[in-house]
Amino acid sequence: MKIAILSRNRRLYSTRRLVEACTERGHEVRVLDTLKCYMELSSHEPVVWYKGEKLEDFDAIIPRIGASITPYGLAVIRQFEMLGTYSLTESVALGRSRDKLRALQLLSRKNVGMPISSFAHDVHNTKELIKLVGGAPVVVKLLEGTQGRGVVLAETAKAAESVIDAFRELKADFLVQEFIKEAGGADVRCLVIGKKVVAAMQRTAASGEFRSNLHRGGTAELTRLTPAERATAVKAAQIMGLNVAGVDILRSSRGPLVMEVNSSPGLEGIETASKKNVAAEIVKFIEENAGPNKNKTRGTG
Ligand SMILES: Nc1ncnc2c1ncn2[C@@H]1O[C@H](COP(=O)(O)OP(=O)(O)OP(=O)(O)O)[C@@H](O)[C@H]1O
Ligand SMILES: [Mg+2]
Ligand SMILES: [Mg+2]
Repeated sequence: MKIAILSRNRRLYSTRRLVEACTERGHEVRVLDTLKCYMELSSHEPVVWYKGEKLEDFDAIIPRIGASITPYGLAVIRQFEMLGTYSLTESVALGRSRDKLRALQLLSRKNVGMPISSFAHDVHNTKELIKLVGGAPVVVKLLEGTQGRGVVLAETAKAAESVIDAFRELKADFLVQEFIKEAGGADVRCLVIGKKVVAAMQRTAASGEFRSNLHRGGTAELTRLTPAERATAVKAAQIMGLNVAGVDILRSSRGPLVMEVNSSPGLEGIETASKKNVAAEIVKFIEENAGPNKNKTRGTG
């Protein structure tokens, strides 16, 4: 097959591993810088251009879209979908998962366990937002944050009010969430491909920290998933419509709670912790599922 990886940087671990896996499995692979793709729209045929070349004969694309370029990345994927090119991550699925409020709404509709969350625009709702999630301690999260930045644990209602007011002052979008204390500063990353969890790791926060992000000094180790955790991870990925997803779960006293569903999950941490060849599993999934017009949504919706 002829496969394109949409990635801004071919030196990134995940991009390199996907190139290796494609090559090892006998495919022709190219890395395309998402921001260097440009598009032509007319009534008869959509075109994706790249440095003066028409991109028309790829069997599949693997989008690896960073959060900072989500809107443009979505447009590029959609354009490929309009050509009938198979996209491992469909534009609609990527859009759902990148919008954290929309993602939580979709999960809640299908009864997936999640930390109780609240959000509001109006400044007069601060106390109510805290009360809705069960009162302090609460976690306040910037919707735009990554790598644990903009995630604050407020131990008291007073502290929570101050943080919320500060975020409002900065005109930042945020949500308020019930703090899952019994997770003990750990969460579980489940790497889902199709209907299976192919690898999982537990991430534990550094001492004195509640955020388990590896970027915040957290450590990763192998973990054994319960059947309920597996089922929850797969269900969350399917609700988003993602063929490949990194589902983050908190282990709570009322069972697994989904914190978020990542649509371009990094491979380095999970391959290292699990010693699994996740990149090869991704390519195998493409071999089994790609085909002209095989995307479910074809860029609509
Ligand atoms: N409601 C919560 N209860 C307990 N711990 C939480 C809660 N929300 C987040 N955490 C901890 O904080 C960490 C960071 O939170 P989260 O994953 O929501 O933000 P982020 O990592 O900055 O966002 P992203 O993963 O999109 O980059 C989590 O990995 C988890 O360890
Ligand atoms: Mg996270
Ligand atoms: Mg994330």
